[in-house]
Amino acid sequence: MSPTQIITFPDVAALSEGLAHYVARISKESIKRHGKFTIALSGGSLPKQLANLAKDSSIDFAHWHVFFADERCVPLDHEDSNYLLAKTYLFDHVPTLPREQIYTIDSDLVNDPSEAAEDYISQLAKVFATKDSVRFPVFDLILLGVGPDGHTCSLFPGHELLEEKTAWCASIEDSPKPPSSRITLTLPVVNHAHHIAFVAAGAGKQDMLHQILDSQGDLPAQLVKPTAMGTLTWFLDDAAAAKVTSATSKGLERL
Ligand SMILES: O=C(O)[C@H](O)[C@@H](O)[C@H](O)[C@H](O)COP(=O)(O)O
Repeated sequence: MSPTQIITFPDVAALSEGLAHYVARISKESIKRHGKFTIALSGGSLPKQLANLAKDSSIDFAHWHVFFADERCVPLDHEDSNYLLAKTYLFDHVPTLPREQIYTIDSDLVNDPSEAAEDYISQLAKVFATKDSVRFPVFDLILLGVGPDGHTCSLFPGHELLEEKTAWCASIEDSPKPPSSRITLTLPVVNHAHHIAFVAAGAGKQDMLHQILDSQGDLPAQLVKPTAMGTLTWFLDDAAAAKVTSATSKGLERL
C-alpha cells in the first residue's frame, strides 16, 4: 500500500486552492486513461472548498461522473441535502458538467432508505458496469470529510455498517449525526478507489486528527486504507494539523 500523504496549508483559502490543483490533475489523468473521471463527493464543509474548481478552465467537466459518498434521505432541495450543497458551490457554476452525469439519491425514495440505497447501487452499476461483472466500483477519486467522532461518509464509530463486506451502498437509519436517515458508500467501495482524499480544517478537528493519524485504531476514518494500487492523501489546514506528529508536507510545494 502506498504511504499516506499529509499535506498542510496555512488556511482554508490555500487548502481550497491546493485541493483544486489536485482534483484537476486527477481529472486530467483519468480522462486521458479511460475517457472519464468518476468522483464521489461528501457533504459537510467539503463542497464549499471545491468552489475553486469552477474557475479552472482546463478542467473537462463534460467527462465527469459525480456521485455522493453519502447523502441524507431528504429531498434534493432540502437544506440538509449534500447534493444541494454541491450544486450551490460547484454544479451551478460549471454548465459543461452534464446534469445526467450527476447521480443523486432518488427523491421519491427518501422515506425508504434501504430502497434508496438499492437504487443508488443501480445508478453506480450504470457507470461501473453491473454488479455481476465487477466486484466493486473503482472510483478515480473519493473526497471525504471527517467528523469530530472520527466518522467518514455516513460510517460511524462502532456501527455495524463498518462490517459490510459486499454491498456497494447501504442505508443507515440511526445516524448519530442528524438527519438520522442516510445512504452511504461502504468501506470496500471507498478502499477500492484509485485516489482517496480527506479534507479537514479548523482547530475543532485537532484532537481527532491527532488520534486518527498518529495511532492505529478502528475509527471509521482509520479503516480507510486503499487497496494495493490506491493513494490516500490528507488535506489539512495548519489549525487542524496542529497536534499531528506524523510527517507532513507543505501545500503547493508538493502538488
Ligand atoms: O453528510 C455528511 O454528514 C457528511 O458527508 C459527513 O461525513 C461529513 O463529511 C463529515 O461529518 C465532516 O463534516 P464537516 O466537513 O462539516 O466537518
